[in-house]
Amino acid sequence: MQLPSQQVAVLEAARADEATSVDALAAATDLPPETVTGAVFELETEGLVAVSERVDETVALTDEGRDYVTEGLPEVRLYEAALEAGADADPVSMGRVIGASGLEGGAVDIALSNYARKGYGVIDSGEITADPDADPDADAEANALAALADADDAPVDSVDVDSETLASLERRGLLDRHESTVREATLTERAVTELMAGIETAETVGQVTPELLTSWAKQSFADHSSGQGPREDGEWEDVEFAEYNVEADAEQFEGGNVHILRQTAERVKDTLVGMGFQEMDGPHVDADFWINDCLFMPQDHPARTHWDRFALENPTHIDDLPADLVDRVERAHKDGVGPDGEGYHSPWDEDFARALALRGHTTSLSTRYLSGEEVGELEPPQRYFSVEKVYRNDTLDPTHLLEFFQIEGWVMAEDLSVRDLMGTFEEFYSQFGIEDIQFKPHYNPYTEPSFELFGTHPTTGELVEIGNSGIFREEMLEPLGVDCDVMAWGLALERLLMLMYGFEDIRDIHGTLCDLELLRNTEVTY
Ligand SMILES: N[C@@H](Cc1ccccc1)C(=O)O
Repeated sequence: MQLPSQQVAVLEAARADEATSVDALAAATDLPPETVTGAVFELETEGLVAVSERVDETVALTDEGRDYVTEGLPEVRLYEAALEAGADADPVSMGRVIGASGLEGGAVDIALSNYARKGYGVIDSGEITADPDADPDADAEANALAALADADDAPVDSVDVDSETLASLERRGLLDRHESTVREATLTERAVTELMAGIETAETVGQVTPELLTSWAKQSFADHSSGQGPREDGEWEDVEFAEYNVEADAEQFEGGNVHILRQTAERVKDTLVGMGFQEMDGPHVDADFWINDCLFMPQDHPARTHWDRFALENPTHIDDLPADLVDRVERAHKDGVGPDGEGYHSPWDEDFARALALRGHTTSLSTRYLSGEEVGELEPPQRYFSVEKVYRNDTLDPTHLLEFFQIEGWVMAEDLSVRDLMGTFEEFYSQFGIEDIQFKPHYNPYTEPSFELFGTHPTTGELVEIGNSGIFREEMLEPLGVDCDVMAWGLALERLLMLMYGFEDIRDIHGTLCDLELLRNTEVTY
């Protein structure tokens, strides 16, 4: 019998009286595990080995767990410091003991939350006592850490730690569990017979290499005998190729992937371009003038105070603003527009308008474009959009980030109504499979009427706010020199994603806590 060299090596390393794992075969044959797996499956097909599979659970310490192996568990360190300070006799001030323990930052909280639980003592009104009978040497978790120190993905039943302690280490984030499929091969009777008869190694090639393709098989025997001199074929002509086993397990590769947020942003852009919109572009840091004043936002509006915006320290102010426009905006703020206009009658300060900040919405791009600053005076009809980052000094929670993407847009035309606005959203969202948009009357200083948009979360069924919109007011448009209707909106890209993909926490797709599995496996549809 003839077999490829890898299969022969595996057969020689395997046994008839005992199952040998792929890893052990790989070590014995000096072949990569993937190659051994392939060979094992080939041999199984040939009836030369029997393959069995089992799922092994393995455990390994996390980085934090490993740190505690050397430094000691925080609660044990606290106990030792408490003993040292005499807390076994009388309560001692917590601050003193913590200082003496050398614990810092998060480790202090960890120590405190485990101290009493494990019976090391009592913490009460800023004082700590140490139970003289407590025994850190008998601390099950500390002993388990020591026992696991060298266990790198060791099978769970091979480690000498009870399951309850393993569970508590896992809860504390000190231990990771993994599951892996272990394949084992045992020689069949047929293999034993064949091995005794002697198996020859067939020279097979597993892969076409550039060398094989470019080499010349100059002196093949056939050429010699026919006396025709060197043949002009490559060596690949003569070799025997190994058969592919398409069922063999292969190593898993995690290739790069365009983030679903980026993919959806591109899709939103394509959709809006398809609806006849052009893209706007502009600075992330902008003057309050473009972000707020041009939107008829009073200078004492709560959203303009320091806690809601990220102000710039250097430089603090924009150099240039169009003087005429500044005058017109100031007048609108003070007196309103038109013969019956009502302004805010409050002070308007140009210096305040020049202050620079990270834009809290991309409506700053809309004011720039509508004013004629970016692409000159615009005649209706016009449609513009952007899909860009905005920045808000919010509190992080499942639906809020400090920065997110806004889908900004506006339509300029002679006559626009709320029906146009609603119809545009229905058309836009239906392209993403969202057919149940709801509208709620709202207030913005720069739109009248205004609407918030809501969609239904596909798994929780809750209403999720997905955007804000309206028809720009006269007080905003007149200073900008626009004398027709403009309807506009700002939609949250991340919220659209929530409705499309059903995740519940925005942090699943963004930032350090993001769910990599979700990002790798989410199917993107076009
Ligand atoms: N700027 C608004 C969105 C919006 C834009 C244009 C008109 C109306 C509303 C926001 O960030 O919420």
